[in-house]
Amino acid sequence: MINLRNVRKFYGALEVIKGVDITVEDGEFAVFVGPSGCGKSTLLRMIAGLEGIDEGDLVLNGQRINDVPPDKRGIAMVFQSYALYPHMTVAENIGFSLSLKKVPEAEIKKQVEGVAEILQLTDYLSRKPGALSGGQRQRVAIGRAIIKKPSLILFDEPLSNLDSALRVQMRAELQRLHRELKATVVYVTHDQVEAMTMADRIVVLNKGVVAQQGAPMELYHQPENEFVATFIGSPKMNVLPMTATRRDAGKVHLESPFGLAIDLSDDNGTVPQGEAKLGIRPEHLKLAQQGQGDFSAEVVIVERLGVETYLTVGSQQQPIVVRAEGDMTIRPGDRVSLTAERAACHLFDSAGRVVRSAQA
Ligand SMILES: Nc1ncnc2c1ncn2[C@@H]1O[C@H](COP(=O)(O)OP(=O)(O)OP(=O)(O)O)[C@@H](O)[C@H]1O
Repeated sequence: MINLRNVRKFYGALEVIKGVDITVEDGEFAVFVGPSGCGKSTLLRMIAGLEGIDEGDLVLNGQRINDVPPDKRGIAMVFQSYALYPHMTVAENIGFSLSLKKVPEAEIKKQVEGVAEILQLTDYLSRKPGALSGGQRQRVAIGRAIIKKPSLILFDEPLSNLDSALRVQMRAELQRLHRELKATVVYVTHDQVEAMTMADRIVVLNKGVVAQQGAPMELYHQPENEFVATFIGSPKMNVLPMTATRRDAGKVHLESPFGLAIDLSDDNGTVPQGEAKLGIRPEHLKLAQQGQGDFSAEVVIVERLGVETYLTVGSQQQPIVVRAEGDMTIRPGDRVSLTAERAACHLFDSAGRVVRSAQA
């Protein structure tokens, strides 16, 4: 339903969007995620028509809309700042775009009430934004967008001004709203947890290019590069420098400077010899009996969350994070033995491209 084909954007001589191809299907909840400055807001503003497109095609429902003005695109945008009119009531804010179009008062009232019901704002319609909580203001901003019945709704970091409890609640509400409205959503955030919990499709951006796009679990289990591997998942994947050698067919032998030596399967012989990086998530390093396991290391930091404990082990130059179940009695200074789950190991070449994925 929405296609970006080789889209580019320059600010002066600076290329900030460097030839991006993205497809979002009808009714999908797509999340564009990436670190600050990667170009996600610029991309969203280009879709909305608030920024020009220097090269490439923006196609909505089969029609190229590069030169269609923003108000003729049938797209609504919800901003991080909410951008509500402080002197208007909630009802007036939500109905504003209809009043501009000279829709009869009675019709506006009916539609505003319908939207307010979906957003659980019925009791607040006569209040002004100043007398609402952050979450309620956010819902008014969404109401103002959905009353236009857009085929596509764009969200630019809509939850970043809310506290963490409210963010969790709003994540669930946005998903419910998406199911009810059956609209296509493109949502921009730097928060990979928001991306993982809400998206049908995640587009990971890095420095103006798409690092990878796919379903959340696809990106989690089969990252195509070190950037996606370490961006998706919290705490992030450990990436350890190794030297790869081949001793037997179908296997690769890996050794690290800190004493980890393991063999991994490499059925197709795709892992080059020499410098490599082993990617392993904290949950795939298991505590072993003292003196057993693949390697041992000193515990530096212990973070107890009750249901799980995160241990940082190893040296300052090469810290490794391990997730252990439950409330561990381990203390900083203790030595632990660890085993790496072979099937969950990723290998990257020195340029960060995956050369061996975790085995399904
Ligand atoms: N008007 C502008 N003129 C020049 N450079 C700009 C302009 N707007 C954005 N940029 C640059 O373009 C790049 C992409 O910016 P953009 O706002 O899209 O990033 P972002 O991923 O949304 O970041 P954030 O999460 O911090 O909002 C950045 O390097 C930024 O400095």
